[in-house]
Amino acid sequence: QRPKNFPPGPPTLPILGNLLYLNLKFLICISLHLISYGNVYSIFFGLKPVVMINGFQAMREAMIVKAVDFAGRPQDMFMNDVIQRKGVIMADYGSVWRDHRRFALMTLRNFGLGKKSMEERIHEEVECTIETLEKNIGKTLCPQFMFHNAASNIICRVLFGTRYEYEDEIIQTIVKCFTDLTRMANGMWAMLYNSLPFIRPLPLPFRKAFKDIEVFLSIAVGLVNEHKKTRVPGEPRDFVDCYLDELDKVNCFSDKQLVRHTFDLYIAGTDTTSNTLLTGFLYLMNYPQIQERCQQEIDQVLKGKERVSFDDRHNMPYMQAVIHEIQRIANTLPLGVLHSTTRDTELMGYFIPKGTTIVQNMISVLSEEGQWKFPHEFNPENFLNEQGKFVKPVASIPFSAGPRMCLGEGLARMELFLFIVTLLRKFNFIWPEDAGEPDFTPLYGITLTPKPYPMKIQLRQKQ
Ligand code: HEM
Repeated sequence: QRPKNFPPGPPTLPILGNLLYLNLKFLICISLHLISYGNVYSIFFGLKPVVMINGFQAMREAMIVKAVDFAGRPQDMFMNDVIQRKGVIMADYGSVWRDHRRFALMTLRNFGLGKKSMEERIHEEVECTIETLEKNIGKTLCPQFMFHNAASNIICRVLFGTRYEYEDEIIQTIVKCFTDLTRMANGMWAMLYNSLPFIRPLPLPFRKAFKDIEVFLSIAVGLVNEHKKTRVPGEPRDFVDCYLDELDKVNCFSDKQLVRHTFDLYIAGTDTTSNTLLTGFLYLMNYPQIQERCQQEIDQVLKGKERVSFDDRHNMPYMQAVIHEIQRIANTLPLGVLHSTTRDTELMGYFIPKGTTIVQNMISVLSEEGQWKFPHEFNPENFLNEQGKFVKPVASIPFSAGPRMCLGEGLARMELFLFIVTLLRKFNFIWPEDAGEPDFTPLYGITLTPKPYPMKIQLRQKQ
């Protein structure tokens, strides 16, 4: 039963609620159709009411105007139990979350990462990707692993000061646990776990996730212990060293929190960035005139310069527009990360009780009619004004908005810019003639990912 003045929605079944929406793929696909109930509507995951927010106006009211009311995270979900209520992503609104978030933001902004800047760390990884591409000149490769490995290594460099070859046993174990875990978190079993609390103690397939996370955590514990042996206090080499320097100064910091914090940053920073890169190159290959215009701008701005720096973006309006458009079309986290209300509140005139789960329907903003010149096509003009200058519409919120917005935005933006510009400067990326028509429909999950595709590599003439 919906409470009085609660957002409307489709009829529900007893106990099972809106059983059909227990399938994440179906939920993502159907969410836009449910807008006929209005920009704020509700569905039931079993007994649990969930409010879906659609369109910029409702999103702004919730995430920015009433930011604190909507800044919680649900605490009774599958992922809370798996991560034992630690870390930052699923932490509820409060001092533990705030202190960890503040620390991560400061550290990622280079205030504490030691001698090597973030930009240098990214460039080192770009070089490794270039090596892979150089080995494949004139050939066709499937870039899935390459980009996943690159994004994973950048976050490993930041967290642990190290990178791993793809064949490395540690990285293979991490990637396998991580893939299994996200598959489980995406799937029917996690949805059932969330919706029907009485099945939680049963020996059902979701139990495997609890084992997978232990494997990842034991690797992270090993790396933290290694750091403890080799670190020089006050001279941090990476994120773990920075945290260890602060361990005794901040009340809620602990070894256990550190391990969960690294886990969160790793999972949040890997799939998101690699899927955005994958989407980017899929579109750049299939819109060769856009790829060529990017290369012209890159050649003009970087003439004679050995390598691109993040500051160069200010002189590259077209490149900036293309990267922002890639993020808009990629819609990488289609339902964001679940929020929860921290007190009784109102949204667009509806009553939302404390503790209600909130879902942000990102595509409803990223392709909202009236907010974009070309809401339904890949077109960098969405981010350019009549003078060709880069402009960012207010509805450009791939990282969400408000106090819970992505804390890795700075790192992700730097990665996307340095990767895409460096690779386009050196190579042409070509859709193979025998690859047939491209399929832009993504695979559905917590993150959206393009279906595996081939990519032909050609070396460009040195400019
Ligand atoms: C293209 C890449 C990325 C996209 C599109 C993206 C998007 C998002 C979105 C939509 C959220 C949910 C915000 C909300 O709940 O309102 C989020 C949260 C988060 N992201 Fe990202 N993200 C990206 C990369 C990264 C990276 C590289 C890191 C790691 C350094 C990261 C760390 C986090 C964390 C820790 C949170 C939770 C913040 C909190 O609860 O306070 N993300 N991200």
